[in-house]
Amino acid sequence: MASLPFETTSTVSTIPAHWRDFVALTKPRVMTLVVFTGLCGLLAAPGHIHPVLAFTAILCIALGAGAAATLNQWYEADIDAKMKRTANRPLPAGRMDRQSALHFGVGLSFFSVLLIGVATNWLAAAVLAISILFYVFVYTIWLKPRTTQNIVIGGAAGAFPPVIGWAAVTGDVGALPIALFALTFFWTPPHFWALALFVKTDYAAANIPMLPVVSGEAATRRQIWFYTAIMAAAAMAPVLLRLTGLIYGVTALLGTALFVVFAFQVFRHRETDPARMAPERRLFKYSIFYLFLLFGAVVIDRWLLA
Ligand code: HEM
Ligand SMILES: CC(C)=CCC/C(C)=C/CC/C(C)=C/COP(=O)(O)OP(=O)(O)O
Repeated sequence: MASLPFETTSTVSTIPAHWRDFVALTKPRVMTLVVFTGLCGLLAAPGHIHPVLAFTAILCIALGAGAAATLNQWYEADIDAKMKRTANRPLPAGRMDRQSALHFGVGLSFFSVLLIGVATNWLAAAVLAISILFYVFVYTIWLKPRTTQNIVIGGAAGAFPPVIGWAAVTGDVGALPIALFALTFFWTPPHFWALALFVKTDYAAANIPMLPVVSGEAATRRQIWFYTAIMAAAAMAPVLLRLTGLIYGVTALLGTALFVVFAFQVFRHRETDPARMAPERRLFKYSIFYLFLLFGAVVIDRWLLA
């Protein structure tokens, strides 16, 4: 369990934070895909939005996701200090004090939600607020330290951006953004657990009950396979519901077939040494390419059909 946030602030509050560390707190690399899914939700939506307002909406999704990532690291500084992968982040490395991170995260949260509300509509603002609150309170504070299903339920936060992008244009939520939410939601477990298999020792050292640590590697490989099957159905749903056409259909079919092959290789793999987990690394890397691919195909498909 993370220590109380105010425990360390008074002793280190004089650390001068560099702007690069504020950028690092927003997890910019993860954000690229979050922003891309939000952008695709916006571009796939029917109706018109002024390009400046569209840009503002996407900027707000980026800032909101960055705010959530910042608050996650503010809460988990002591946990991050125990993991090799995260020990060099601005807070555990001691390059920034927790109060600065807290102010930055809370400020950015309010700013992004208010700006998207003023620039587009209050439904988009409400969904952005829900995603931030979900990631910080439901995932980070409540579920992550308690259950192996933390990323399944908590992963919902990361599935909202296409809904936000769509709502920014239409002021509404339709069947396609719900299908894209489902795709991202069921994509998250194979995405994360593939990585968790080869960084298992990190999570064990930090006492986080991630699935491979608590239930073992075989159970994790089974669950990856199980969620991949549901994700495959979610990926084909837009085609079956006639929300998208041939371009998305063919891309989703081929892209998902490869995902299924890689997930099956992970399911069959019996390796316990993280250094020799090539199929797991491959599935993790491919999962990122896959989501870019399918979301891009949705937009191209809808534009060509329009
Ligand atoms: C609860 C849900 C999720 C968890 C626990 C999770 C966890 C992780 C972790 C631990 C990494 C390794 C890189 C790092 O240290 O930050 C990572 C990488 C990544 N994640 Fe996720 N992720 C989740 C959901 C998502 C979502 C929803 C997206 C985007 C839609 C996403 C996009 C990415 C990308 C693009 C990378 C690669 C970043 C890089 O190149 O360094 N993740 N994820
Ligand atoms: C619009 C909006 C608010 C979007 C949120 C997007 C979102 C929830 C992305 C999740 C991405 C991510 C890297 C989770 C890491 O989990 P972790 O923090 O447990 O990973 P760690 O072990 O690297 O700290």
